[in-house]
Amino acid sequence: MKIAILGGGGAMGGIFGGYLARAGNDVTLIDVSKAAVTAINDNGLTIEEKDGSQPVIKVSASDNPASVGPVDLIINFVKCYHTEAAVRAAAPMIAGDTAVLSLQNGWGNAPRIASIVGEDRVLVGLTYHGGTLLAPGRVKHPGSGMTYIGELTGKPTERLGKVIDVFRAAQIETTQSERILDEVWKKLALNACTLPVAGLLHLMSHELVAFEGTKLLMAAILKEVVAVANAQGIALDYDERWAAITGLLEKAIGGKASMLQDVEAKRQTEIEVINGAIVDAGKRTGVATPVNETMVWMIQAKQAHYLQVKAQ
Ligand SMILES: NC(=O)C1=CN([C@@H]2O[C@H](COP(=O)(O)OP(=O)(O)OC[C@H]3O[C@@H](n4cnc5c(N)ncnc54)[C@H](OP(=O)(O)O)[C@@H]3O)[C@@H](O)[C@H]2O)C=CC1
Ligand SMILES: CC(C)(CO)C(=O)C(=O)O
Repeated sequence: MKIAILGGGGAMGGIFGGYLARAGNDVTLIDVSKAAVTAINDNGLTIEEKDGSQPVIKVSASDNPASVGPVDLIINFVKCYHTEAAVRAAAPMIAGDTAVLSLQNGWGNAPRIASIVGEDRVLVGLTYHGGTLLAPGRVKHPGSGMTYIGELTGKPTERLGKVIDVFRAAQIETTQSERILDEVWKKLALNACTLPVAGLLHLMSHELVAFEGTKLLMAAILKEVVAVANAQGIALDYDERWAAITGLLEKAIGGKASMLQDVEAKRQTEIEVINGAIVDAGKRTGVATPVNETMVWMIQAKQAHYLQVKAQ
């Protein structure tokens, strides 16, 4: 399959692009980072795996979508606030039956992409893999997990089946979902609990379950997320999510939450589409979300401070 990965020079784009290229697909990693594009084209992409292996994968990278031409599948792995720019710039790669799949975190990715390419092209997904960008052309892959993909309509289609086959053949464990937006909420619950707490306290993922204070804070965030989801008719169960979240964190040795990576790199975070989305949905449904709102205020203040210092 001919595949382009937007944000392919980053942590997750690199891991997925690398796996798909190694399986024999025609993959191009599209990225605005010239350092990443040059490093990958010159030296290949290195993935530091959890078992200590460090495969170097030969894969093309480019900052020029026009040079790639039409593809079968575009996978969007830029930060959510870069989606519009990245998808607009991807226009030369979209023709015929090209599908655009978001595997990003957060709420609102599908409508953001659909507003540019049209709803018919959009596939929705999410992944429980974790990644850290170490240097241009070098990513760490400390955590593997399930990837879910579905059509917005919920109906299985031939193109969805093909994408899932390609992912599975690339050793990316994938589940086809007929209720993909429920799966998005399940992942959103994990991210709302873990990302701001890691970003504020500078804790590695497994450390989030090592302290009573962080467990109490994450439990309070999760209670609100479940209440907001249930008020919208989304089936989210507190006990199931708590067990899944704490189980994942206990195993995530060496994992660094993407929001902590953003804070350390003094980059804009995705707080608005994570805890901010919970606060917005709470307002729409009349559910109070004071703990999630506090997370938004604190991350926004921290981010405003470092961006201000960086600009001086
Ligand atoms: N890291 C993780 O463990 C996980 C992350 N996710 C989600 O995946 C998405 C990507 O995260 P992650 O891989 O960590 O992010 P990274 O910051 O590591 O990678 C994003 C890449 O996109 C590049 N980029 C920015 N703007 C554009 C553009 N217009 N066109 C093409 N490339 C662009 C960035 O370049 P530059 O740095 O120069 O801006 C960067 O190289 C996020 O939504 C995140 O929440 C999901 C699961 C796990
Ligand atoms: C890897 C994981 C699940 C950790 O919270 C994540 O989604 C992220 O860091 O953005």
